[in-house]
Amino acid sequence: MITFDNVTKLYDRNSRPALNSVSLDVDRGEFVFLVGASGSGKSTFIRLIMKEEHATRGTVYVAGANVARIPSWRVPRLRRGIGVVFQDFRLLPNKTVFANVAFAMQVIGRSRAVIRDSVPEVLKTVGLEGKDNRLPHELSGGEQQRVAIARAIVNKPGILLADEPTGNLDPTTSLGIMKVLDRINQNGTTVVMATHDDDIVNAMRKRVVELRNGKIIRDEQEGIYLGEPEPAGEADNLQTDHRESGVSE
Ligand SMILES: Nc1ncnc2c1ncn2[C@@H]1O[C@H](COP(=O)(O)OP(=O)(O)OP(=O)(O)O)[C@@H](O)[C@H]1O
Repeated sequence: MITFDNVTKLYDRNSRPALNSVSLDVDRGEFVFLVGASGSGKSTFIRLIMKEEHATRGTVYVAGANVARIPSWRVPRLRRGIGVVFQDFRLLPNKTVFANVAFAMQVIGRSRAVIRDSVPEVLKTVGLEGKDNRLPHELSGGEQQRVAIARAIVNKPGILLADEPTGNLDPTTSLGIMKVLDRINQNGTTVVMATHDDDIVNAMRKRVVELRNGKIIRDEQEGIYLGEPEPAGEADNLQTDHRESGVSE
């Protein structure tokens, strides 16, 4: 469903690559956690799938198509096949729950009758029955994220990309969101979720692909994530402190 073939991404010529010779296959129907510290390349990976950024070297394939070869007039079609969810929900603040989800269907020209049928159905899938007429600020964070997920899946994309979708939520609410994403995956949607939340990853036991400094350092089925290594600078400081205290004793 998604293939990265030796993909390198440089944002500018002189800096370290955001992705460095990354090769990876994600099959249709898989659930993959993309984990790694801040700056390891997770968002870049997601942006390349959406064709929001271009690979400097190598090839990205989505649903069999080389995204570099997709002409700009066809990019909307690529993106229609991909739902996306972000950490900050990105809802339209003045529109109701129903209208936020309906909007995603209106922009692709769905009829009012289809929208009237589909929106309640998808709100049920994400556990928001009866909240159709609320405005985003009348919802909890977890509920707002459910609206964002409903909007992302209402057009039945083959792929759902989630970039730190639980980043603003407490642990219990996060697990509720994970159950929703799991259910969507069980219904056949391929899910790629970028996160550095080790508790969430370890609770789900899915495939785990770990990035460090733009390289894949681990790819495990039913994997776990032990979190981020201590930054080298801090470790050095600790050591220095230790030595200093030794000297003064
Ligand atoms: N638009 C950009 N221009 C220049 N450099 C960028 C840009 N976007 C990301 N980078 C750099 O690319 C590297 C990877 O960033 P990326 O956002 O993909 O990491 P990430 O793992 O998603 O991090 P986070 O968890 O903080 O979102 C970082 O060094 C970052 O500074």
